[in-house]
Amino acid sequence: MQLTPLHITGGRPLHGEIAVQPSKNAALPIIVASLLSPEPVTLHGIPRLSDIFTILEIVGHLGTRHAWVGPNSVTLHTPELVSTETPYALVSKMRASFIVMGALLSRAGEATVSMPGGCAFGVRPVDQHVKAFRSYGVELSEEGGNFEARRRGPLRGTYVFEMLTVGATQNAILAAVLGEGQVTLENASIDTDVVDMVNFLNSLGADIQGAGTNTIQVTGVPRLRGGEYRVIPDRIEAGTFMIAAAATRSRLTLTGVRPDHLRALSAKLLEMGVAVLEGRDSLIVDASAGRLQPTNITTVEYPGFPTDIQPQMSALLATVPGTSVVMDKVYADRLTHVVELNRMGAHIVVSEHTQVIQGGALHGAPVKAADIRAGAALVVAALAAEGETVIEGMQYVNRGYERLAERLRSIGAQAYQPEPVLAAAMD
Ligand SMILES: CC(=O)N[C@H]1[C@@H](OP(=O)(O)OP(=O)(O)OC[C@H]2O[C@@H](n3ccc(=O)[nH]c3=O)[C@H](O)[C@@H]2O)O[C@H](CO)[C@@H](O)[C@@H]1O
Ligand SMILES: C=C(OP(=O)(O)O)C(=O)O
Repeated sequence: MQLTPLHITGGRPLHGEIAVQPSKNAALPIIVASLLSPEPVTLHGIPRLSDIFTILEIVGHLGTRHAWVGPNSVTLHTPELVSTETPYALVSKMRASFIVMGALLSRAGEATVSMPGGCAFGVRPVDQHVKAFRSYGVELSEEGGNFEARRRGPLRGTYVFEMLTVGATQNAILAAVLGEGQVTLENASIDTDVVDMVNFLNSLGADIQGAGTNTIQVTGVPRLRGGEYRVIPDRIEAGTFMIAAAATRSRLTLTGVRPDHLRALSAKLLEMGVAVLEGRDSLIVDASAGRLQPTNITTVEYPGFPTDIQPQMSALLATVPGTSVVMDKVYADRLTHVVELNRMGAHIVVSEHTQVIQGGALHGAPVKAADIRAGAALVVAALAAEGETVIEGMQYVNRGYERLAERLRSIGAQAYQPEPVLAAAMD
């Protein structure tokens, strides 16, 4: 759905305090993991985002009834699965939905799931998901863009991932939670979103050891019980606000954060001359003192510098005099923000997947987001730029940021997104 553009008049400092939303990327797999229990599960810390509504639609198609029981709390109940098929129309809306395959294999022993599409920043293969499943005995075939998977008996085996992958680690864990088997995953992702999903499953009675290390062992259990769980804060949203504070040379307090999940970004900001003060669940970012230093960034898997805040960081570096170099090793082509930032006066040249950024002043311009974090980068740039920026493509930004214009206004930004004009109102 097309949304109205976001208008930001920038060049003014941010101030005050902002509460960070719960994590989208932790909440999505946890909602999928709730398919494994026949009992009701209440999740707290579910952000009201379009991606969450999409995943609720997907698990709803499979048999989950849900009810919002608080502003960010939802109860999910899947007494039985009514389908083991997730059609293209649903999977194509969101790549993360591919992990329903693991959940369906666990609960029903079979799954038919469409191949997820690519996205604006490049091809995103699922070969590691497929190899992990096959390595411990799942029969899997692909035809016409559909994967059909079946468990013939208890899952057993060890899979060594060829790279660190969050989604394939989650999928491979989910498949083995129920049943009599035992599987080991080597070179598994240690991402916070893997750990949070495992903590949730273990709280319902699963037996998963080693999450947060590169070796994870899943021992099947006959059944999971219901329960209640709180999802971790969104480190990507927090990182976006930290970067926005630096780009506007402001002092901002973030509440409801996990500072330990943000250390790679905090270290870079400190290196650039931004003060970052860690509280227990809060952070103060202070860039009001003056001149920042350029720096070089290479994204890698957690706990390294995250790809999901690379575009926003590039926007910040475009405001810092001097030369910075940015390379995304997780998604080499995550670069859709570059041409749009250059429209705002940035000087970014891309050579062999590497951004060379000559920082300076930005000015407002009409721009268009082509994906979620490119959109976030444009918001950061717009807050720092003199004059008005009008950002189109807000349907992508809204995938990951709740009530953005309103929350930006609460910290001093001049931001508004007009209400859509309904056809009926135009008669
Ligand atoms: C909904 C969600 O949580 N999305 C996040 C998740 O995506 P997602 O889980 O899809 O990303 P992965 O961690 O799987 O991808 C990491 C790298 O591995 C590659 N790969 C992955 C699987 C596979 O079978 N084969 C393969 O080659 C990918 O192309 C990429 O280069 O982690 C990414 C990396 O932190 C983040 O950018 C996404 O925001
Ligand atoms: C890329 C992202 O999400 P997805 O993996 O769902 O595309 C993201 O959250 O930055």
